[in-house]
Amino acid sequence: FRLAVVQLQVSSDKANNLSKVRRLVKEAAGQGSKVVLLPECFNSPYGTSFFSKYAEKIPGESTQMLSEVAKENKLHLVGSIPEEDSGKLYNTCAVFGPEGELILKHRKIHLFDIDVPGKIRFQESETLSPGNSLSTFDTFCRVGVGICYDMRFAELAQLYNRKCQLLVYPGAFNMMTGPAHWELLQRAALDNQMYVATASPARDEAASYVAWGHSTVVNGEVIAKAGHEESIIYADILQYLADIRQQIPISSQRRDDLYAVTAMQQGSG
Ligand SMILES: NC(=O)CC(=O)C(=O)O
Repeated sequence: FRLAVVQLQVSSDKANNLSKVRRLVKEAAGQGSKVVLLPECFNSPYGTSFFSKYAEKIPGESTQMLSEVAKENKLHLVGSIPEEDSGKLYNTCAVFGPEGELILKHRKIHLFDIDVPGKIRFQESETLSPGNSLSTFDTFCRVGVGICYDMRFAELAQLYNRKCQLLVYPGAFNMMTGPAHWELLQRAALDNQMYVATASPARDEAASYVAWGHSTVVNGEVIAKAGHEESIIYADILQYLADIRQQIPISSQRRDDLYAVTAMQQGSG
């Protein structure tokens, strides 16, 4: 099936962000896409000072739009927004199905708290609360969902690997961590024999947080990659997995007697 990744130029104008999503998802559907991935916080500039202003309940304006667009174009649509629920804020990825139904909410499990002196300090935990669940959904294959910093935790990918063929991460790495780690982390999925798709906002040099861009789809090799400007990339996926999982059968060769990665709880939310 065809996967599309929309590298949206997110601005401070929420209505404009939403109307561009409508247009670009329609364009992706016209190219035969059945699953469309949007960037982290597609309705809002990425930054702790913006989350409370742009946060919405789910359902709310932005996710209502996602539901309509998924239904109009008969596809699965995945994208994250700042979510408000019971007085707390989350970075939440919503997944809608082809009937416009909300399939799951994944709240970012690992909050992006880093402090690299002289380079970047970012503390999502100053405003956001973490999610506590793993999230998967079924379309043409089983898909595991993470958000940006979640990608750095290999244990999560390893757990998803047991039942998923594709991992999707709306993300927004920056001008320091992007060149250093963005592609490397995705290509490390070769070890997990999965497809990995990441969707970044397009780069805005004037933003307080400058996103790296370079939305990517990998299966170990990079099979589709954006530059830093607004664009849509496409990938036709899956046969590779059947081949590689048979040729290099690491899942049946694991030494479960020596080590284990174990989920303490499962489910979406
Ligand atoms: N934005 C993030 O959550 C993570 C990130 O930018 C990084 O890990 O680098």
